[in-house]
Amino acid sequence: MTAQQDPAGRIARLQAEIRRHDHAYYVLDAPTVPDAEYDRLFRELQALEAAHPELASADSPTRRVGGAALPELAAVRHAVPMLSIRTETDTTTQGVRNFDARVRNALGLDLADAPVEYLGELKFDGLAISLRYEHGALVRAATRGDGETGEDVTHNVRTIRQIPLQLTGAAPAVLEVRGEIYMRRDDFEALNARQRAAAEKVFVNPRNAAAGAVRQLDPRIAARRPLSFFAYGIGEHVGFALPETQAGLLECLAAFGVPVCEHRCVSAGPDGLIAFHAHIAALRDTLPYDIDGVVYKVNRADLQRELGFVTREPRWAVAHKYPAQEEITRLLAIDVQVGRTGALTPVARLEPVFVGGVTVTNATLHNQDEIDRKDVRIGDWVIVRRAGDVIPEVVGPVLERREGELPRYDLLAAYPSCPVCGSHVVRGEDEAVARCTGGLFCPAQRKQALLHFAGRRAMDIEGLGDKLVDQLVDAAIVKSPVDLYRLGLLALANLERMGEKSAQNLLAAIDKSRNTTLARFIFALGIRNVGEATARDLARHFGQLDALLAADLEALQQVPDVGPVVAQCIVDFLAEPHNREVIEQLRAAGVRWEEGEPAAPAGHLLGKTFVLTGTLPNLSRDEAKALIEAAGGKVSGSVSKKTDWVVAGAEAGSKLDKAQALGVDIVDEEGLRRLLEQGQGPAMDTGEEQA
Ligand SMILES: NC(=O)c1ccc[n+]([C@@H]2O[C@H](COP(=O)([O-])OP(=O)(O)OC[C@H]3O[C@@H](n4cnc5c(N)ncnc54)[C@H](O)[C@@H]3O)[C@@H](O)[C@H]2O)c1
Ligand SMILES: [Zn+2]
Repeated sequence: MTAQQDPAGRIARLQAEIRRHDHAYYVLDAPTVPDAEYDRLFRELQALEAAHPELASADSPTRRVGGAALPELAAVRHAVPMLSIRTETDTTTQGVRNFDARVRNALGLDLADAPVEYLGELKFDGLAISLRYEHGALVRAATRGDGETGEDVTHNVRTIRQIPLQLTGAAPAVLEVRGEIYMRRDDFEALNARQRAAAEKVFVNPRNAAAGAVRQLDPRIAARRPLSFFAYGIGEHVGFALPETQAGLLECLAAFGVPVCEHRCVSAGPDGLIAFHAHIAALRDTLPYDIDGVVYKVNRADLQRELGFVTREPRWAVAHKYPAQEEITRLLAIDVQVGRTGALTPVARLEPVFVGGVTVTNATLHNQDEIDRKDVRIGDWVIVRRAGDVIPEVVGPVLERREGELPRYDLLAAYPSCPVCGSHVVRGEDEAVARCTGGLFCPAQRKQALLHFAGRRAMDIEGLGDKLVDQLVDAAIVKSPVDLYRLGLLALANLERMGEKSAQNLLAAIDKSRNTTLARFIFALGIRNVGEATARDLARHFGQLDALLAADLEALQQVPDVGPVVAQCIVDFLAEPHNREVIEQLRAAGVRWEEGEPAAPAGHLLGKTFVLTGTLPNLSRDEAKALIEAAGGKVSGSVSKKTDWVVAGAEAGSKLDKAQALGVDIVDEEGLRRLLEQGQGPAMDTGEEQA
């Protein structure tokens, strides 16, 4: 049945749903739908109740402020209630005029009277707080709660540096400062980055992160959450000379040393407010914190008193909102973008949705871990957030709207090969990111690969920098490094800012780079995790490129300093036929070096694997490692059955436990020295073949 056929039923369902959302939002600080969706339900209920006054119950959520208090926090009764603010539903400029008309009407003014003076302020998206100062000292901080009774959160609020524990100047006997605790967007991003790194819960938006922090039981947790504060009003006061206007009140609060936002405007009549709304709209993305609108207030305190309030909101103030920064929409598919370094970033393809002032069709999902953590699945209804200049993001699914069973998303299964170049995609064991392995070949990585290839420490092609690479790639003159060696004057002649002289210089530099070393060549390939030093080790160890090309995981790990992760990266790179092709083409194009003899296997500990753990009495980690490698041994980061010895020092941790569990031999520094000395003749105990 529709709302028209059964308004009572619809009202009951809306009330129940809104109560559920109120609980999630106000009590748990974990809303399950975006504010915009909540506001739609709320407005529908308001309209139905207005049309059917006989059905509007006194306990409807439309008549109440906020939510219940947490029982773990002590209750604080507000001597002056903390109210909500009416939201102007007409978001055109007409809304402002309607407000002005209501105010003038209530004050009994007519056209002949002077315009009413208003103050425009920002509507901060945080959590309302009442700070009680007695003789200048902060004695209590309380949340709004249901408006009459809030929660005592003094222990947490004391940890917020922006909130003074002591007011400056001559303070009144009692002054309750009211305002908003919020979290800056950059602080929020940093907090979430820390949470992600620690594999802990990620917050959906700054408001909920701030509210959750303030309503913590443990002040140490609150202290680690970066919170900020703006004052915008007062509650109870004793011995305080009340300023005549709202603007004067803000100045007075600022003089007490309390943070007050600089963005505000005084306007005679509504016109200035309309301009203020537009001005702040243009500024909104650049503000360091979230706002959901602006607030217009009657400026004169005596007129505010005269106007008073209705149920849950003052008659002298109204909120004029901006487009929501969070909206709900459908996740249609997940595409991937391949970045300059080959990283595959999953991107949500969305049913177009208007959010943060623009229509959004794509939003980032970061990586597979993030998708798992949020449990986002294709077909879900999701919350999309676009705030400030940050790229739109999928905050999470609206689980209560999931229809039936949807399969979990698996990026590697969806993209076994790169959507740009078709090379295979791998994801390292401890890595969040999946990558295309077609480094030399992949168009998405082309510019990066070429720049690296031409770099001073690689092929050292003088003059081939950022801008030129951009030009060459954009004009499709150069696709892979091989194309560099096929360049002629003709191709370069069409490039902007490229005279004949510089073209000749470039060609000469490219030609010169043909004569190189194996180490430079290996480094130039841009294999992930193969830096200059590793390239040198590889060149020294294998001596010849073909030996490197033929090496398997095991053989690669014989190279000093090459562990399983680096070895795997090399194997992945060489397993991609596209990369091998480019290497062959480069050789065919005349890139050459002097091939050497493979380094003779050396040292009596050849093929032996060590793991170091704890602090040794005399040797540093690096020293111990160097000694082991000099004797032909290898040092690995983790203990496995293949480990020959674990060298344990003081405060050895889980590696020692694991060694014991696997029955791996354990030695101390002294034992290590004995092992190292075994190869050196006379001092040995089992030295027969040495003789
Ligand atoms: N997503 C959900 O499930 C859910 C549930 C409940 C409520 N909500 C959201 O909460 C809001 C409604 O709650 P509300 O009753 O607190 O109203 P409100 O947040 O829209 O307005 C009142 C509040 O505005 C704040 N404020 C910010 N700047 C101010 C200023 N300059 N002057 C005065 N006050 C200022 C104060 O904290 C005040 O309590 C809506 O935005 C709604 O979408 C969302
Ligand atoms: Zn690719």
